[in-house]
Amino acid sequence: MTLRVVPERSSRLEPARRRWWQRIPLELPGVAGVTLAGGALAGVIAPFQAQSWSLWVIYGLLAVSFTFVWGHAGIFSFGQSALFGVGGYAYAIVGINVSGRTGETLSALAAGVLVAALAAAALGYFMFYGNVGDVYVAIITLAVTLVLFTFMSTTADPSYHIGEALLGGYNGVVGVPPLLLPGGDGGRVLDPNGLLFVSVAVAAVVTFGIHLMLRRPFGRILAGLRENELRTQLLGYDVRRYKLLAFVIGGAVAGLAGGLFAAWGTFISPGVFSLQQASLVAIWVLVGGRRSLLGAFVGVAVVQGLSDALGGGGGSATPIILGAVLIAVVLALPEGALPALYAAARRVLPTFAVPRSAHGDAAATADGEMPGLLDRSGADRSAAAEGALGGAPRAASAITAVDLRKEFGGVMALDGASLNVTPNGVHCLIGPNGAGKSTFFNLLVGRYRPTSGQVLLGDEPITRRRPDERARRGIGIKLQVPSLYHELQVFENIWLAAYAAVHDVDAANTRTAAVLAWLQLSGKADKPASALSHGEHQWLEIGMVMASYPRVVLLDEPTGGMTREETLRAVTLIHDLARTATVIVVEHDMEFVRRLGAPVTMFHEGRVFASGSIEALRADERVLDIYLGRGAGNATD
Ligand SMILES: Nc1ncnc2c1ncn2[C@@H]1O[C@H](COP(=O)(O)OP(=O)(O)OP(=O)(O)O)[C@@H](O)[C@H]1O
Repeated sequence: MTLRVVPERSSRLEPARRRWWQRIPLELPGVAGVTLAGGALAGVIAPFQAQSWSLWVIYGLLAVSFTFVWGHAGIFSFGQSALFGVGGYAYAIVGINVSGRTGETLSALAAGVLVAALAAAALGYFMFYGNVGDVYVAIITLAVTLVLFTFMSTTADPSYHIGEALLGGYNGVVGVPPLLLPGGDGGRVLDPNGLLFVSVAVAAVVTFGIHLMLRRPFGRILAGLRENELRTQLLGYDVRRYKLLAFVIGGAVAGLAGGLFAAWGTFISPGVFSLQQASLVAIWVLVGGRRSLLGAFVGVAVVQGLSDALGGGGGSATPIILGAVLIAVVLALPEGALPALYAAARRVLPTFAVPRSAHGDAAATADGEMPGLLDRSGADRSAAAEGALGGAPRAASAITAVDLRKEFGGVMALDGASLNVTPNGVHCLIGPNGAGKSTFFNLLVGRYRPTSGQVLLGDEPITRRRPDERARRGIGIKLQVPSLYHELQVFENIWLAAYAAVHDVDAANTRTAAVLAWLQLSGKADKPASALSHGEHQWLEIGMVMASYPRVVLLDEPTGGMTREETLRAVTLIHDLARTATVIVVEHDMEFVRRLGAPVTMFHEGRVFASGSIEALRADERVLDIYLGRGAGNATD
């Protein structure tokens, strides 16, 4: 049976196995249906109704920005409404100053988008390049919102003006021009129905644009970032840049919503920066479903509809009832209303594609169930290995540690370890618990900065390089505890690794198919990684390292959780890896180390203690004393 790799168009991320109509995510017809219904209704409903629905659509756009930033990129921007407010104020100020001359406010709307994007860029740069933790991102964004609320509330004095626009303090900016389209004498003002039509059209275009973006490699990288930032960085992605980009895009969309909001009400006040507004955005998205773009609008409709029915938020019981609704939704439908609806639809229409993971339907790449590489023998096996290993764009590299020290608050985890591993082949590291082996690996990949000492890849010093920079130079690692994207499919896990190296969708698909075959996981390509066994998790992570065309591979206890049979297979697999990369393996299983037949270095108390063949080390009295616990039995042999 042969591997069939379907040629890809660059807009699709994986080869197809389902029919085309089965591949349409329900989300898309949903957006189209709502857009058409909204557009049609805009022409016939009463103006007061159109006015009210326009607000919901505008809020929906704000919620979409939060869905994108939080649900898809994993950044809990609690103060997303700050960017909404900034966009609204920018629209108001530019609109008041220029619309009289230009007869339009599209430029003011563009200013709202631009200023909000710039504000997001400045704030995002500080947060993401300053390595601020996730919790602090939520706190900082909320703090910025509240600071803006306080500041804008103190601008009542007429001296606070920008051009002709008075900021107005707590009362806000009045006299904001409505949405003015060019044409006619002094611009064309939209009536409420026209504004609803335009709002629906803008929301549809933006939502569809984000939907398309999420189906591109950028979207999958964001999913990786959300699921496992460390792994994403260790694959070579500059996570700071991707987070910043996502935050700026979300900021621009929030700014657009803010501009439309100011135009809708011809007014903007510091209320947009209030805690209540910030919380509402999170509630809308939680109710609708935090990964569903359409859900953002559903969440707004449910919450605002309920709020209006209870008296427009003015009734004293409204916050209590809304709070109860939120708790009920979070407990009963933790994924949100729309994903719950999709799940129900999936039961009724089992063949219809409904988004399962964040990225809809992936498909296996093999032509049916394929026998795995290690089930084969001789020429067959080496041909399949060639598929996975062949064509490596870069040669294996030496890696050198010079006198590495690492101290953790008084504990000297590494105390002057030096090691030079020459290109290609396998090298084993052994040592008792706490000898410093994992710390050594973490220093080689850049997760830790050494207290002193140097790391060289070939001849290049890389001690000051970030983990993603080292990964791009060809260092791949399988961590002691498998670091995977558990919610993403097996295919997506490998694909993200392959794409980091090749930056091309077709090449990444081909590479992924070859590596999946090599790992015997082709038949499970569309399963979430969480569905695999512990042993398969190890294979999968090794496959991710392999897929990225590494020059140096670090495997920290690769056989943990594997059966005896799997452990024997791992020997073959590691030898395959060593054909194109320098492989260093940390292991406690001495039988496995013996089968690898590689030179061994033993660590003890943070230093290199002994080197040689495993047989030579086993015959060394000092090693037996220290590591094998002579007299106390050999726990690891
Ligand atoms: N992040 C950390 N903070 C504080 N101490 C640490 C940290 N990481 C490791 N250590 C300490 O450094 C020493 C070396 O740990 P390390 O995990 O590198 O050893 P190891 O040889 O990999 O052990 P094992 O075989 O059990 O995984 C231990 O004493 C450990 O407690």
